[in-house]
Amino acid sequence: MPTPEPAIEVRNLTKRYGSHTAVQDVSFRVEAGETLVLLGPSGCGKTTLLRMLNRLVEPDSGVVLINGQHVRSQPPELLRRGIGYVIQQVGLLPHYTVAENVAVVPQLLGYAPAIIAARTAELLNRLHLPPERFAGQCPSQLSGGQQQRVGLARALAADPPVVLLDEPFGALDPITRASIRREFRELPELRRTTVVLVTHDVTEAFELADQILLLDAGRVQQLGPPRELLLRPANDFVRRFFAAEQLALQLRALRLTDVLTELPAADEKQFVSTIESTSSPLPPTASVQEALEQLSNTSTSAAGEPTVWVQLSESTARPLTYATLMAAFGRAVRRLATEA
Ligand SMILES: Nc1ncnc2c1ncn2[C@@H]1O[C@H](COP(=O)(O)OP(=O)(O)OP(=O)(O)O)[C@@H](O)[C@H]1O
Repeated sequence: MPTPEPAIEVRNLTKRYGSHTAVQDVSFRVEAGETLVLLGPSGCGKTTLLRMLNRLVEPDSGVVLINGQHVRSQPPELLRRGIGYVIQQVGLLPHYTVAENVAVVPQLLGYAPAIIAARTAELLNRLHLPPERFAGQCPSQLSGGQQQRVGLARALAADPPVVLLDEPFGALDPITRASIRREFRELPELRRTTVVLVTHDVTEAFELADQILLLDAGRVQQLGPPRELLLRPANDFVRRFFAAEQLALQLRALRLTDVLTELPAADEKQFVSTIESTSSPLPPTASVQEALEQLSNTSTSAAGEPTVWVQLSESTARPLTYATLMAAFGRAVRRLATEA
């Protein structure tokens, strides 16, 4: 069967500024509906790479295809109407209301006013900006976090198949940042939208990425799913990049399915019917981090130790304590790091 066409394909992109090479021979593919995160230290070329996708920067060599079409085959303005774009500075039009800002691209594309109004209201509601309060306000009346939400709504308003985000949550405090990130991740639009996102925040990358492209000095250091970079770093740079947050990232990256196989064989009698278990069982797709969070909120059981339950089948669940979970987690990390 032929593989489906990737939503974005980049081949051998290079960009130089004078004698400095900002991006060197970078290639990648992003499948439709996937999120690729461009990650790396300041000045490594993330923004330059992103801006070559919508022709805000023209490469010295290499090609970019979006849905199989060379981006150079379209005038930049037309190309950009079909690609959502969000930057850290938001860039809302100051004299337009929130609703007018969100409607900019749908209007350029000639959507009917009633459709634009409905779509604007839908997106503002979803991003927790009730239109009855916010639609008529100007950007200067909004907080930084609210402006970022309007920026996201604007980028998604015309339902573009591809959205590019450059540090979209960058200017926010950590709590607002985490909550907008959660809202963004849960937007139903994202399931059908292909996203390329620039960040230097490792946690953000792990929360949002299907694939991470880690850059250093304009070159790709590793490209793959987050857990692959974490568990099987391609070189010392990759290893060092994640070293400070290694454990926290592993706890988020590993699922209970990864650790279940590492648990000691158990007497079936220890399993209970899910109906009997005290708290709601975790699905096996839950992360180890989620299990730890539930454990820390669980009161001591009759057996004397906090226990959470992981669902094994429709009718059975297995108990996990801190000790069994962490021992199995340690073994799973070692196994995954050595698996081919
Ligand atoms: N217009 C330009 N003219 C000259 N040099 C540039 C230009 N734009 C970027 N550069 C240089 O190219 C390199 C990559 O810049 P880029 O903005 O892509 O990095 P970045 O990874 O996005 O950095 P940051 O995380 O700090 O935003 C840097 O050394 C930068 O100084």
